[in-house]
Amino acid sequence: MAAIKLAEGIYSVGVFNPNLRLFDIVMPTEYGTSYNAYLVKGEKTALIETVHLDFFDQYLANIKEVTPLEEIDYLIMNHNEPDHSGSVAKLMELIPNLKVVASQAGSLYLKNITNNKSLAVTVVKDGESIDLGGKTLSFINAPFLHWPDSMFTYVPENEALFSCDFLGSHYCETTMLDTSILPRYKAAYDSAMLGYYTAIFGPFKPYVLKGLEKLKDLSLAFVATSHGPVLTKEGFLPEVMEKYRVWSTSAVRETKQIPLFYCSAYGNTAQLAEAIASGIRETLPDAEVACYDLTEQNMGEMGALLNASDAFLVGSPTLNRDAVPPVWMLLAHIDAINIAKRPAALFGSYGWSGEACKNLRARLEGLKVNVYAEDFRVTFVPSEEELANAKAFGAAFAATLA
Ligand SMILES: Cc1cc2nc3c(=O)[nH]c(=O)nc-3n(C[C@H](O)[C@H](O)[C@H](O)COP(=O)(O)O)c2cc1C
Repeated sequence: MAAIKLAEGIYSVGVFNPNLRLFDIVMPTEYGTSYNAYLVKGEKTALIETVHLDFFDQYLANIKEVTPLEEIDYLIMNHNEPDHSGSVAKLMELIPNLKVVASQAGSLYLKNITNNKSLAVTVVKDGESIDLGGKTLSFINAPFLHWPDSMFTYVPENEALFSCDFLGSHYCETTMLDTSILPRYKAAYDSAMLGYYTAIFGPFKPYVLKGLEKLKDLSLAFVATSHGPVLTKEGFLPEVMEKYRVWSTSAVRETKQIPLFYCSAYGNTAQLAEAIASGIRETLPDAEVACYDLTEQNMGEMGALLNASDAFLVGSPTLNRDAVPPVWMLLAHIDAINIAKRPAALFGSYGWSGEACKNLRARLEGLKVNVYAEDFRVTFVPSEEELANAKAFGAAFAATLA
């Protein structure tokens, strides 16, 4: 890859990784990715972000196509996740006088990322700017988009916004321009962009809306993100911003959603689930109450249902002194950032020691979920009386939600 001129005095100097199939251990990247970095040249020169350390040599070669290293004055770090900050220490060995610029939180993270406690970082606040001579770098705080340190950098002379991960995508487009994406690849881009939004910004919806609000009055010719193609005014930019707005605005729901998730080897916990559900339905007839056997379901979809619920219940038999793996897998999908105070209840059948509910409770309480005081447990096969009690348990739990 080579450097790409995006506008007068603005160059892309990042690198492509088209073969990446899994990002940060957890995110599938069907269309690869790019680690974007940019160079802004006025009388002085600023680099915007570095790249993943594995790609340092290519990054350096790209920069040198545009400018000699010794002419770079600033390194702007909009966000310090390792895929953007991984090469800071190495770059500073080559440019010792480089002025590193970050938010207050970013300045602290950078010291630990570079393991250089005396690293001098120029801290910029919301609304402050740096004059490069012919180009201005204006800084906009954008906390939790998607780390506490995040900020945007705006260059008014080009109406260019450097938004770091905001509006980005894991989609390797080697021209760096959204306008080069052929119509037949648009669906692929859309799915990559949605996947990226869901994984990175889904937990931070109120902050997404605040971020969009801050951009509302800016003239934007293009937004240079840190992954995927640059979004242009005539390309996908208006559409992607609108999608972020829609996806981040909570739908007003008429009915409560109360899913019950369970596993059951011999049908005992399953019977409890149905009985508890009938008790909930009796108390809250308008609520959407459905039982999901986790062994038959897509775990990602189950996690999404749980995260969108008004309250939820989890049932597991005890096998070998614990809840069973699919139930733990469900809890691994919890949106830990937004789940606090959500009402939940636990149930399950067991044979002799019955640890499942206790262990699940520990996990949920650790996430600050509001777990109903009692668990509903039976030994082995539930009797008619126990099923009636399960129904009453459901009704009592539902009464706390009314
Ligand atoms: C492999 C296996 C291990 C078990 N281990 C425990 C255990 O450690 N403690 C316990 O209380 N019950 C244990 N049980 C008993 C089950 O919890 C009990 O059969 C329960 O009713 C199963 O509920 P289900 O039909 O919903 O799966 C075990 C059962 C199996 C099959």
